[in-house]
Amino acid sequence: KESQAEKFQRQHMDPNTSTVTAGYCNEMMKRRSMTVGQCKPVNTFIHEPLHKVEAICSQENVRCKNGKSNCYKSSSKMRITDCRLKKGSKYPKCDYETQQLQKSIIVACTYRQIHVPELVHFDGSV
Ligand SMILES: Nc1ncnc2c1ncn2[C@@H]1O[C@H](C(=O)NS(=O)(=O)C[C@H]2[C@@H](O)[C@H](n3ccc(=O)[nH]c3=O)O[C@@H]2CO)[C@@H](O)[C@H]1O
Repeated sequence: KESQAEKFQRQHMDPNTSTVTAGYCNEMMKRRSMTVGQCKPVNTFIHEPLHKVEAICSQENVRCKNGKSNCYKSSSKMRITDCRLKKGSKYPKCDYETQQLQKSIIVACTYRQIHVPELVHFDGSV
């Protein structure tokens, strides 16, 4: 079974892409299995190396949308791509808008081992 950390990487990490084309979200949402059973409405891909994203876990601690206190906000802007389901897009045809941005991101981290943070959830970008 996939761990939350593995799920985070599957759903949100794409360090090797620098510039995205208009079809990026339609391809990646499918390739990363977020269009099975339903079209995931919103998903952000992060185009930064994993260690840079893990470093956010020792940056500004902020409250998560769900009220938990294990969210962290990146001190610098990150290269991201927001994928948003188009209006009128009907499952199984999941048609996404692709928007490449540079924004600060908010992630949730847990420490399964002391000093080794794991990224477990994408809370949003600001
Ligand atoms: N503090 C926590 N600590 C630990 N775990 C926590 C914590 N909080 C939740 N989880 C867990 O995470 C899992 C999860 O999938 N949460 S999710 O809200 O649905 C994710 C959102 C995000 O994927 C996406 N989105 C959204 C906006 C955006 O800009 N970009 C963008 O990509 O949309 C999704 C829905 O909003 C779930 O198992 C929950 O239990």
